[in-house]
Amino acid sequence: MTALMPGPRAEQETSVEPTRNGSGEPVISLRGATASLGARRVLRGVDLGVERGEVVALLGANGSGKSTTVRAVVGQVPLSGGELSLFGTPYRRFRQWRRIGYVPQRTTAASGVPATVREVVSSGRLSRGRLRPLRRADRAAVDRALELVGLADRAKDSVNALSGGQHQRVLIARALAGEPELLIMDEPMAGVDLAGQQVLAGTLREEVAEGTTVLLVLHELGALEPLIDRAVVLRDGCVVHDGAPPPATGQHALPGHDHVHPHAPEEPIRTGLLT
Ligand SMILES: Nc1ncnc2c1ncn2[C@@H]1O[C@H](COP(=O)(O)OP(=O)(O)OP(=O)(O)O)[C@@H](O)[C@H]1O
Repeated sequence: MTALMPGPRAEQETSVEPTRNGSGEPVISLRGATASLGARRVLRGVDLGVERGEVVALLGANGSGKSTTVRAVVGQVPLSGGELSLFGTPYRRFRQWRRIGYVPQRTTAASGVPATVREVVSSGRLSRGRLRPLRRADRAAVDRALELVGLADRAKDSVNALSGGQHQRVLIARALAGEPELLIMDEPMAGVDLAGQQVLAGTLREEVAEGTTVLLVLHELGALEPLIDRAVVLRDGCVVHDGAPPPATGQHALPGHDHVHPHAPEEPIRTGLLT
């Protein structure tokens, strides 16, 4: 992992737009959130607060509402009740989406359109302004993001030529290219091999050291465990734990911990995290 260059961040600090949550307000404040998908009540009163600079893991069994919670935070699932504020601003008035980087669950970077790794990662700069040629700061941020996820040497390759784990890294790089203050990632380690997980853990460590706030949906703390400040565990759309990360007790730890990893449906993984 190369050392971080101060360039893009330093330039961002001089921006006239607010780039930091200096108000002391939580970066995310979700209170009593309820939401339904179709006829199903998926969130049933979720409270989730994330302070500036925190790294919070959202845990829980399959179907407990983790993805729905983060999709609600990024405005993709409307709340039927409760309150959401981002950077101290009520959701209905929040417009500064460039402050948030979101990596959704299980998508690919390929769109059927021929695009290179670099082009997809560069699209992460779009949230920062109107469509315009990339400037020096944009190119530097894209270079840095590619470097951080270990794909600088694949920058000119077509995304259609990448493996699943590499797609995931491209999508993470796309989010990082926007230099978000809040990074939300839904199962970032899914489908990524051990070496790739170590690269991503290093990436996150660098981001956290720079003050980025992070919300992660995870099934296993794994390589990220040392970075996690707090864990919020969901069960049936309700928070059942909010505090220290539960101890990981191995793959065959406790009875009743019935998480099945969505990417390996044949092989149930008992995480020991999902009490
Ligand atoms: N489009 C939809 N319509 C109806 N129900 C849905 C829809 N999408 C998800 N659900 C249901 O909402 C519940 C919560 O789903 P969600 O994806 O938030 O869970 P999760 O905790 O992220 O699960 P996983 O660990 O499997 O990713 C599940 O019971 C799921 O079946």
